[in-house]
Amino acid sequence: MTSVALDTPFQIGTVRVRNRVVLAPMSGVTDLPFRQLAFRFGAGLVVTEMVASRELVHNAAESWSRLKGAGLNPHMVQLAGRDPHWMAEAAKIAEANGADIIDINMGCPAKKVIGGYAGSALMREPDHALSIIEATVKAVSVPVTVKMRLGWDHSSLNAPELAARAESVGVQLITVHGRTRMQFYEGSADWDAIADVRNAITVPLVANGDVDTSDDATEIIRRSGADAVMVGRSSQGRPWHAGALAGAAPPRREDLPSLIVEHYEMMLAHYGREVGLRHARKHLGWYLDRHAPETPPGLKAEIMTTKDPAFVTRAMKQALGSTQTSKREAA
Ligand SMILES: Cc1cc2nc3c(=O)[nH]c(=O)nc-3n(C[C@H](O)[C@H](O)[C@H](O)COP(=O)(O)O)c2cc1C
Repeated sequence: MTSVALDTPFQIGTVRVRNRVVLAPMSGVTDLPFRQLAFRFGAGLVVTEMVASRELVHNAAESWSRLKGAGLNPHMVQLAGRDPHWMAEAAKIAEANGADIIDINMGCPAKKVIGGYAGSALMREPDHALSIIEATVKAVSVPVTVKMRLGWDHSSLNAPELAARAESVGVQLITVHGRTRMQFYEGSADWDAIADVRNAITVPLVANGDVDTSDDATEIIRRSGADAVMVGRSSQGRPWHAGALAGAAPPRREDLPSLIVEHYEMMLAHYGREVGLRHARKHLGWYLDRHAPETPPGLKAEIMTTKDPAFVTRAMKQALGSTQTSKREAA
């Protein structure tokens, strides 16, 4: 299989994507501030956290907050749900509010999502999944894409068949996470199995699962024959990582303290102070784990739990400035 260069553009229908590294949708992580930073540092494409379709139509504040995409071009919104009507209505709302691409979640293994028979549960009901996809495609004029796993379990690896059927009703890109639903996040992603989807479709394919380094990114593309790579967990604590994999310069080590404080302030502004403090905790923890692992546990706990933004700003700058890892590359 021939491989593509990650720093070259590609098309999703009429939408141009500037390179081939995509930041994965991650609920609780890829909110607007995180996506804005990832895009600023060179990610080709960023995707919202999944937006519950029915809740969006019924005006749930959290769904509307997840829909935001200021400054992102293209702006890709992921919808979840099991009812074709609500999915179509939600897709119309997303398009009217600036979405350039609508992605359908058929990969999430979480019980909360599959309990409502959405996410990866839809892979067990391909006919129903198709009716959701068709309704969504018909509802909007922007490209519709689908993100799925290899199948429900190893006895039902139906991603190639579902992807081909999705393409036949107008889907313009497929993303595959190389695990089954029953694997959750266990074991390792099967990059070779994604190639079976490559052989079943002609629209662009994005390969996903366990990509950390540049070598991983090159290898998943080579083994799967995909057009682009999607990275999720390896971006935690470094929103610039997708861009770096695509060849953009990561921030310099000496710029990290002010960048991280900027991210913190963006979160407080996006959510409001009280909710923002709560959302910021995990990011602060990831930053410290990755870039200042020598931080004393007591100070880390204090940074993550204090309600005083001024203290966080001071303490983060101090922890990142004085760490032993200062010789390490930020990326
Ligand atoms: C915290 C977390 C939240 C996630 N939320 C979503 C989501 O909202 N929609 C979705 O399609 N996948 C979601 N995923 C799955 C990721 O998009 C991705 O498929 C998975 O993490 C594998 O890629 P990785 O190994 O690069 O992390 C989530 C994963 C994590 C770890």
